[in-house]
Amino acid sequence: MADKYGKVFLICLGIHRALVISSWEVAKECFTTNDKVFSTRPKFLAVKLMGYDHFMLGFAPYRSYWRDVRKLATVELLSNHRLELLKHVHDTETNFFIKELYAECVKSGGLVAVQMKERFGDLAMNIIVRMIADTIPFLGWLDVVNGYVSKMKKTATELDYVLRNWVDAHCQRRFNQNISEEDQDFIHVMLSAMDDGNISSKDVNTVVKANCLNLILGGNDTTVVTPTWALYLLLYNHHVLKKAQDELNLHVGKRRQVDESNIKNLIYLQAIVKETLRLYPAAPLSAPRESMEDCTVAGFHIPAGTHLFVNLWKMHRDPSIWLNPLEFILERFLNDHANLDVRGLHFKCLPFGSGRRKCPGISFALQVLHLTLARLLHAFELGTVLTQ
Ligand code: HEM
Repeated sequence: MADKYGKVFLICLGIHRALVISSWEVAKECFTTNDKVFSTRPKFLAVKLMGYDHFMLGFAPYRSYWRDVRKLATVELLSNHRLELLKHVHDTETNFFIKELYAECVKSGGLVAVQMKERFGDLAMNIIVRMIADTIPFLGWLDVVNGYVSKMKKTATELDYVLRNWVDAHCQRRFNQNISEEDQDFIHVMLSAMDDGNISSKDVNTVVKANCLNLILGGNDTTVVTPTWALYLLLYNHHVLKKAQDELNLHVGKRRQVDESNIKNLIYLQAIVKETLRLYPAAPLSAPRESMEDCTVAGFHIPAGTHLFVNLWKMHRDPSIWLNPLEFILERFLNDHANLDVRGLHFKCLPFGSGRRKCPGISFALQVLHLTLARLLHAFELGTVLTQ
């Protein structure tokens, strides 16, 4: 559609107007001049039913509740300082995800996730499924007749069962003042913030469960999909794979395992991750935003209530910015775009979004992506596996 209608166009999704942009200049305008205007998210029936009625940080309306939880997430949960403190909960065998969340998710929530996938497809995992009620509200009864509403309610009950057990167990240990170092995880931090009155909501259980769920959903698929694409690209580009392994052997050697302190020296590996995020951003349309008041974008009048989609896929493949945009050429991040940072300030490459609602998990995600890929390439001869 971007090829046909251009880098900025409006479409109608049922009763909603949606602005679709695929130009970095326009993205810059949206996330600087108009950032505050586009700081809320549209509401979805799926999030209402399965996401604690928009209590999840990622879907909360732009109000004081969102600001409090966002601050908690960036300062307390996902900051470099906190990640350092939470190192003890990294599973050293998989060093893949926060142990408490991930292990529990695989054990019990994983089942729910599989069910959600089966019922609603991959998009359900990002809980941005658009039901008929979201686009044409007066036909919302069709969602009921088709059985989607009852299926979503069932999934919500199952998810809630898992999350409630975690929170109850933490509350019990806090009540007994029996908190070991191992227990000082995300749930513990959130419960402490609620005790200190740092969140403008009194509903402790809902806040903690909703945001626990959000961190699992926001951080799980994204950090699995990206290394998968990186591997795919490396297996089709053996010379790059070989160079990455040479870099690892040079800076880490063959007798030690890669650790966090090595990553800063692995410049080639960092460029592989950037190029993967450029070609295959985990959220190709970013996450939808909604304008809170009238504004002007690229000279067009945009009324309040317009949804905004940033077509990262198209933007990241713009031939006027990227030479041979469809090719995996990580050297671009060592030469022409060497200073390009993917954290949301360089608008030509925005895999984590930008502005005040950009991804709060960037540091955590990059840490996980670099370490996972580095350990995989260091420990396995992937080329040999393929040719056998
Ligand atoms: C490869 C990894 C990841 C990618 C590519 C990614 C990408 C994104 C994008 C594009 C957005 C929308 C930003 C916007 O609206 O401008 C977002 C939002 C979000 N992400 Fe991530 N993400 C990743 C990992 C994570 C991780 C590890 C976590 C947490 C553990 C996380 C939690 C969130 C949350 C809570 C939001 C919503 C923020 C808000 O609405 O205020 N993400 N992410």
